[in-house]
Amino acid sequence: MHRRVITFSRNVFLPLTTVCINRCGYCCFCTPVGEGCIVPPAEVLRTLEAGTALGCTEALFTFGERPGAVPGFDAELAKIGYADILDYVYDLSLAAIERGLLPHTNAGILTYAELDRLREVNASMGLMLETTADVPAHRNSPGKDPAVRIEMIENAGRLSIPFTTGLLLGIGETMEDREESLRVIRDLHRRFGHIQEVIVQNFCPKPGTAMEGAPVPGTGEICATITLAREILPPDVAVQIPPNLIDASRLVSCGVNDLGGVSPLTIDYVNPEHPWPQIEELRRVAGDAELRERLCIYPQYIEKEWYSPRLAPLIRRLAGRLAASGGARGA
Ligand SMILES: O=c1nc2n(C[C@H](O)[C@H](O)[C@H](O)CO)c3cc(O)ccc3cc-2c(=O)[nH]1
Ligand SMILES: C[C@H]1O[C@@H](n2cnc3c(N)ncnc32)[C@H](O)[C@@H]1O
Ligand code: MET
Ligand code: SF4
Repeated sequence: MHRRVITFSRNVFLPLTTVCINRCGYCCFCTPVGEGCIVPPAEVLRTLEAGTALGCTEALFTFGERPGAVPGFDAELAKIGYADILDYVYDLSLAAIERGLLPHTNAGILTYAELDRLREVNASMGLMLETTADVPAHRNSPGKDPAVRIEMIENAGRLSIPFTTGLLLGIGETMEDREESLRVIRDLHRRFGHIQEVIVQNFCPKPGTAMEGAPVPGTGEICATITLAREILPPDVAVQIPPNLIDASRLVSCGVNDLGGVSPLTIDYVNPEHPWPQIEELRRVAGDAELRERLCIYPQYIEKEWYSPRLAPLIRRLAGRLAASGGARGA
């Protein structure tokens, strides 16, 4: 019988800026404009180089949405010589590629033109749908309007960008809302074929946020959502859970087949209180399944050549390296 496979990616997390135009009720990531609100180039380069040395393959650029719309941000950005944060992430993506890491950017809402430009230097991109429901946690976050999120995921599809999206569980949505969100993602994938993975992420309360005292989703509910995701989504779409936010060993049997990006170097800046498990721990989580390292662009999109020519040599080299090491087995 074919052994089940559970995948993961080795990444460095680069939170370029914590400034954000939205105010999600669950988020502790975003901060006001001020000293240190932008990670300077030298620090990013150091992290990229250290990540390469540790065998990472992915540079995860995740940061606040439309920081340039927050008063005072552009003046801070000008200090490092940039007029737009997306110019900064573009240049750093090139730096990542030069150093052997494949960029994956999740910068919140981007326009068609912005996606088109970043596509040149990103092997995959992402945006959590979060939920199709209208929830109080998103009252002060225009970028979390489901219609706006769906439109961006459509645009990524039109541009053939291998794409990561997902649900955030426990932010005020019902089980029916989760089902609807999964159907929306499935329909997007039917139209464009670009959804490579769907993250089922559990909300973790953060002190000082509006949802500090909100109940967390239980393991049973999370498992039920994973089962639902596996039923609704076609088999070529991976279901990912973050192994630092939940005891993944109990959820693998519900149908999870990916453990996302884990880092030997950087913390999860969105959930800083939750350290990454080490690879040995992931192996325990995988149980009888084979734990296999992957790139941030999934194999079927490498085969279809859904990437810009700039990325071709690096994708070929890294895919070759993983194949030679037998995924994570020889790592
Ligand atoms: O380390 C994290 N990685 C997150 N990732 C990254 C993800 O685990 C990997 O980068 C992808 O699997 C690509 O390899 C996200 C990526 C997205 O596009 C959208 C949302 C997330 C959410 C997280 C997250 O909260 N923490
Ligand atoms: C990068 C992704 O992190 C998720 N995110 C933001 N805040 C939290 C939290 N408190 N708990 C869990 N996930 C969170 C959102 O889904 C966002 O899209
Ligand atoms: N701010 C973006 C979003 O919520 C990126 C992830 S959260 C740091 O979509
Ligand atoms: S989750 Fe993303 S969009 Fe929401 S406040 Fe945090 S950084 Fe901004």
